[in-house]
Amino acid sequence: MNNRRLMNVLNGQTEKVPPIWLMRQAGRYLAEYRATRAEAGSFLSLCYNPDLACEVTLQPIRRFGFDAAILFSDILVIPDALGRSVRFVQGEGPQLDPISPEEIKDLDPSIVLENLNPVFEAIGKIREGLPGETTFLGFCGAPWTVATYMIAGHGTPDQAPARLFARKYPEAFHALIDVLVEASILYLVKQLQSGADAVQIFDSWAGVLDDALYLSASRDPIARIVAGVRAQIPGAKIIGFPKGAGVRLVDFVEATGVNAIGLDWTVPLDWARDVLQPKVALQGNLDPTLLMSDERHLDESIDRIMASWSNGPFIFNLGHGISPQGNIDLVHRLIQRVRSYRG
Ligand SMILES: Cc1c2[nH]c(c1CCC(=O)O)Cc1[nH]c(c(CCC(=O)O)c1C)Cc1[nH]c(c(CCC(=O)O)c1C)Cc1[nH]c(c(C)c1CCC(=O)O)C2
Repeated sequence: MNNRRLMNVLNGQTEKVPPIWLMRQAGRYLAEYRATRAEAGSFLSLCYNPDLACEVTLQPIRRFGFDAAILFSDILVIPDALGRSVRFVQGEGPQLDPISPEEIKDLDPSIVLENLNPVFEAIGKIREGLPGETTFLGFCGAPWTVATYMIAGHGTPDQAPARLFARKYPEAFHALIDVLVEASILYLVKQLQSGADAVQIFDSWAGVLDDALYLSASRDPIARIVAGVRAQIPGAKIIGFPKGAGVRLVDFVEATGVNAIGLDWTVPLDWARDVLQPKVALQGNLDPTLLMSDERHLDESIDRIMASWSNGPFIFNLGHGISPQGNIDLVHRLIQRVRSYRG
């Protein structure tokens, strides 16, 4: 057994008390994050400053004692490292120059590692600063989700610009996905070599695709990343998060071979327990709005998840990231309730 309990779960074991961490656990709901963020200036200068990125990664661990830390960075450092300069505009989210079909052939995935050196330096510092029992997670965005921002140049409600681009310029689109697969393999392997215990692949926009595009742009590229990472690091532990994948989750788990599956809050609990949990560890799936609501609704939802999932391999988490309006007292209450739950 490993004293990093989350790693036991990724090895298929059941922990009596599930390990807990929250997506976006470092962020604007924490005053100490807002202070460090102000010191850094821009969001990307925070991501690329090893000392400050280390500091914000450790903040939620100090405050809450989560079982896992997640590298403080962003999925959009990959387009940035590919030379597609990324800006984060206050209140508006990320902004990129939309990529044209002609520009895609000039992208070179082999340059990302040297541009991301500050991230690997941060990883070394974080590992040194973490308690020995805390699992350390790296991550990247899935090719499809990263491509949606590179194509539209900003977030959109349904990724219609990227879906249309895939139809108008199928060759260029798939060449872009291929570049992102290559860059992601290099990036995740180096994260694991630099001190991360396991990695998560975020496909926040997996749920907006029809069958054909889902397979070619979302599932298969993730499967190639998993295989590519394990070709260099046999047995590497990987969490997949294909948000909104719904009935495709079973096939996703089988086709990609991930060790755990992140589930959003729309996934029926007992279905996931009966159909997915025998194959793979579950991670999720509390609705993040419950951390802005009230104690009664929060408690009831925690207990329902615990009753359904805590007898098998399970990592407690949200179904998506915590909002800047997340209530810190409710986060404390959540952790306490999960750790003291007796079914
Ligand atoms: C799609 C996506 C992005 N980034 C990410 C995703 C996938 C997961 C998801 O769907 O949430 C992933 C991400 N972004 C961030 C992390 C850090 C680690 C963590 O604590 O989970 C992780 C894992 C920090 C961040 N990334 C961002 C912030 C807020 C920026 C700030 O501090 O000003 C943080 C803490 C900015 C960001 N980055 C992105 C957007 C759309 C935004 C703007 C939205 C917003 O402002 O909340 C792209």
